[in-house]
Amino acid sequence: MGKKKRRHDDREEDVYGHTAGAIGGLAMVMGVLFAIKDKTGLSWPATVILTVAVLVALGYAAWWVKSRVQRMWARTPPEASFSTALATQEAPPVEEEGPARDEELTKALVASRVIGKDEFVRADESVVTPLPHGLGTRYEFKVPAGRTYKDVAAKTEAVAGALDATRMRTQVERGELSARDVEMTVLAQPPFTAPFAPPTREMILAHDGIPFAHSMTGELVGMDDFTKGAIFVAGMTQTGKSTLTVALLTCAYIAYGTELDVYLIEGKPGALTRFEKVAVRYEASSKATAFDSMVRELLQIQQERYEMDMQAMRERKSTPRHRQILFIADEVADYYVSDGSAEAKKQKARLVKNSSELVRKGLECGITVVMMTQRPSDKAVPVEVRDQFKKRICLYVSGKGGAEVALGSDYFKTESPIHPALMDASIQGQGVYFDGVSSKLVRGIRFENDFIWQVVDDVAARREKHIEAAAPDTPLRQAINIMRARRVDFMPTAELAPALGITETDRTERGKLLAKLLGVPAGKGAKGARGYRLTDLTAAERSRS
Ligand SMILES: Nc1ncnc2c1ncn2[C@@H]1O[C@H](COP(=O)(O)OP(=O)(O)OP(=O)(O)O)[C@@H](O)[C@H]1O
Repeated sequence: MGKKKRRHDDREEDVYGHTAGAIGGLAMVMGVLFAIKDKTGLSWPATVILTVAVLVALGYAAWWVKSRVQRMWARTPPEASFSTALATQEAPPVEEEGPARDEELTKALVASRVIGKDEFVRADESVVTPLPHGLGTRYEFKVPAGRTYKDVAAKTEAVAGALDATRMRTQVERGELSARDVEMTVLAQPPFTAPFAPPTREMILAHDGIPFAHSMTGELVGMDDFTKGAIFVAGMTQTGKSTLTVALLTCAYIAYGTELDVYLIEGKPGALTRFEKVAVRYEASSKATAFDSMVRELLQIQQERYEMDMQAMRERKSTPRHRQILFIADEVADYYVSDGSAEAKKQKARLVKNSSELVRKGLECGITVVMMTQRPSDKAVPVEVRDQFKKRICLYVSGKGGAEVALGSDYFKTESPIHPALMDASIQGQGVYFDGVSSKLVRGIRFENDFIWQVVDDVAARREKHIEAAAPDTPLRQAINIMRARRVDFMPTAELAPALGITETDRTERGKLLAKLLGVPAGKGAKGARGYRLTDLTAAERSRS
């Protein structure tokens, strides 16, 4: 209340002040006009007009002087100032504009929390290409600085969802240039909806490595070479393990020709029988002893190759080139069963030790092992053996446990894992190929039987030509063939000598004759009988060749 009254009094005082000022100003103007009129002797209207004209002229002169002085101070030519003035009037306000953004990718990566809201994918750093035959889309782009392709790979499922796709239809890989470069494939349909034609011989030879499958975009997928890792193939029954392994073997024969030595074992005559004709050794047996015998033969070769390498090193020669050996064992779980007896336990322990050593060390000297199982359960194939495999292929399995046995217990902690149970079980041959670092969805190549026969016959013919050119079978080779045909690891002298045409009946003389013929001293068998071990004979043959 008090404040309002004070404001009212202030306003009244202002009005009195302004009125007094105006009366004072008017009196001064009238005084000046009287003085001018008096001095000039003009009439009142002429005095007023003259005064206004003089004031306007003075105002203009003051403006002119002021602008001249300003220009001189600015030291700019009048033209420049003029054009600058024009430019200032015409140019739109200059804003700091960043590079254009790829809206689709930015939206998807922000939504899936791969990048922050203030980050984006640059349009000039992304290329989006449709895949042939309407298969889908390939995105090649750079993630913002500070991020890598791994950030995208780790959230593949979320990114797929943001792009309206599924995890199984999406694949994220590292681009070629840097860790910031991403190659992402998003299929329009579920993977392998339509089959891919198997490659021709020329395509296999042109491929950099040994192919065994197609990627989800139809490219060939394979091993760089056999020195890079043994392969463990697992999947439930009838999912396509044998088909994929047969593809690997077929392509390996095409790539290596007669320079490949193959050892095959399967529980009963099956998919691998096709290669019996060209294999160094083929067994159709589910007995642990058959598997053990093959493993020991290969370990022996491994040992000899080590020694050859060491000798070369001592003599300062380059490391010898060894022939590539491929050992394929189907349904290996059968070979690790034990009836619980002390003897069986001992045999299993030895087999586990030997086979894991073969998988682990074989690669260094040209022996690559491929093991298959349709029982990806924790106990079926011992973990000591499984752990030695760097490359894994898991065809359809129904649960996470099976996938962890097939692909490794830490598989789901790796970069962008694919859950094999999400695969469409009705599309046989589909699998997850894990190379120890990243995963890929693949489908095993299914070659027609005619194509496989051709490859086998071609290798056999070339080998025969080679053998014809070489010397005929030596007694040593004949002895090896006899033992392999009889599927024995040891043969007493009493049996081997007559098989090689020695008719001498005196034990000592017969022993001497056989040792001379073979060029290998006899040893003792498990039951104390004198005779020859298959591994000793094969070692002797290799050392002579
Ligand atoms: N890539 C593929 N394309 C088309 N058919 C396939 C493919 N892979 C496998 N198949 C088919 O699936 C069936 C089972 O394949 P395969 O014998 O290879 O399976 P498996 O896992 O080895 O079986 P098992 O464990 O019973 O021995 C076969 O009829 C085979 O022709």
